[in-house]
Amino acid sequence: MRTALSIAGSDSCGGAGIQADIKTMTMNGVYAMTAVTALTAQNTLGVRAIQEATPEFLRQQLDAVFEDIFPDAVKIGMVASSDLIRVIADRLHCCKAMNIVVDPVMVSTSNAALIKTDAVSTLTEELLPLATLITPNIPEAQVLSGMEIHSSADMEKAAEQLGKSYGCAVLLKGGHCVNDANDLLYSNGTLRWFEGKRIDNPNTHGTGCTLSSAIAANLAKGYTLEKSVERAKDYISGALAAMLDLGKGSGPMNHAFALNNKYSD
Ligand SMILES: Nc1ncnc2c1ncn2[C@@H]1O[C@H](COP(=O)(O)OP(=O)(O)OP(=O)(O)O)[C@@H](O)[C@H]1O
Ligand SMILES: Cc1ncc(CO)c(N)n1
Repeated sequence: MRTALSIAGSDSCGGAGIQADIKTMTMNGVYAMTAVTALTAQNTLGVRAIQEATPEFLRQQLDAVFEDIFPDAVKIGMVASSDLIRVIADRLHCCKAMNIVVDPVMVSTSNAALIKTDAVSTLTEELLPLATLITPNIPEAQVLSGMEIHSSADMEKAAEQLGKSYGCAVLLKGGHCVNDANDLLYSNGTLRWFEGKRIDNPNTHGTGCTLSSAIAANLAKGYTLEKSVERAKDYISGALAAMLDLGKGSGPMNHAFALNNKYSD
């Protein structure tokens, strides 16, 4: 069985973070492992508290995984501070990790800051250059590129700029656009749009975590980057279209019906 590792924060309400990643990897037929960067006390309305792992404890988790069950892909989500980012970069480099998908998580759907301001430069200098793929949403791409993004043409410029700066592929997600939810992939000098109809569902807690871990799971199974993005987009669209309605705020998605027998493997 293929394996994937999620390095991310725990979400107590189960919609985002480590919990979304385990559900997604499992539903995509991949064995999920975890290294927890932080515990969050959060629900569909907001984040109440964050307790980070110590850098030493994060290192222990990573070494325990890499020395025993080598992951076929790695997904990285919430990492709030510079010291934790440095530990991850060091271990990924030393362990020769492959198929690294970095979701540069900055704020939650409920608008809480999930990274310290001074850690953004550590993320860009130490972690993004190790990535196979980064998956910023539009606000994150604006911070990383220093560009304002208002149109498809702006998305194309920003994706290309980020890909060239960090030497990785970039999936610029269009979930924050007003009209359709079209995502843009920049890879090896070419741009490709992945079109998605906007689904009229206010429950989008964890969409970014779910998309990036679905891509990692498909890379772990040996699909190309383009095929992995295509399959992950089908997964997120299915999970949103299943219209789960839980909680008082922006609720989680329905993983059980995300694929709806679309793929047999
Ligand atoms: N209403 C929607 N209908 C269809 N697809 C959507 C919708 N909202 C988001 N998506 C898709 O979900 C994926 C995640 O995109 P989004 O831009 O929401 O990420 P994010 O902001 O990082 O997520 P999060 O809210 O978890 O931080 C993308 O493929 C995007 O196109
Ligand atoms: C732990 C965690 N990671 C990521 C997100 C982004 O949605 C969140 N809300 N919580």
